[in-house]
Amino acid sequence: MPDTLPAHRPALAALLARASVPARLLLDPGPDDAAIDLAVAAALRAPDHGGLRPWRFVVIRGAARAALGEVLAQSLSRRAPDSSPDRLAMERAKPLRAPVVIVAGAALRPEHPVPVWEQEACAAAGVMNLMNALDAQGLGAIWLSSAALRDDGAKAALGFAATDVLLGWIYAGTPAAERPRPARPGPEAFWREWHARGGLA
Ligand SMILES: Cc1cc2nc3c(=O)[nH]c(=O)nc-3n(C[C@H](O)[C@H](O)[C@H](O)COP(=O)(O)O)c2cc1C
Repeated sequence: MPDTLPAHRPALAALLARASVPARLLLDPGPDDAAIDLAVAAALRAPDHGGLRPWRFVVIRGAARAALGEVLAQSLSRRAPDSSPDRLAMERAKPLRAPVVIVAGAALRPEHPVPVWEQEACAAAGVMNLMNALDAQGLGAIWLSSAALRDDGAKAALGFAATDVLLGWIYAGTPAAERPRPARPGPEAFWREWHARGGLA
């Protein structure tokens, strides 16, 4: 489908071609400050009911990735004290798979009239905008999750507030040449038009 798009619609072509890049295929260089600024600026374009601005991103790169690995291993030890040394080492090594890990969080206001699910939807829409903006800059990313996202100790270690939730680990870097771009189903099965039966009374 992207091949048939008119050349004057590059933003749409980029949206239609986006695909995640597996962490092992995310290489140096990772996004620099300017690329991250643009991606976060795109995140802030997500629809925001109530203007609550829930987006919170924490960028982890270089040696700090090893420290994140330690946070993940400690989280696993808390949740599963019987974890083997090999399993803990695997957890510790996870952030080293890509040059940059962006922790995507959401600052929630449970007391606010806007339902919490809408606040989370706004934050998640921001994450998708961030990923599309990385993609549009020739970078690659993948949204990963793990039980550590729901661990208060890990959340605090990363500097998030108790009322924040963590939505995902966004691994980012330069895509390897062999990055996959799997085909998608056609859109027809995913939308329909509704008509009132017999007209409106
Ligand atoms: C909230 C969220 C969490 C995800 N967590 C994981 C994960 O932990 N592991 C994984 O392999 N894929 C995970 N995915 C899926 C990948 O991000 C990605 O969508 C998938 O590999 C398919 O690639 P695609 O984005 O090109 O369709 C998650 C996606 C979302 C939206």
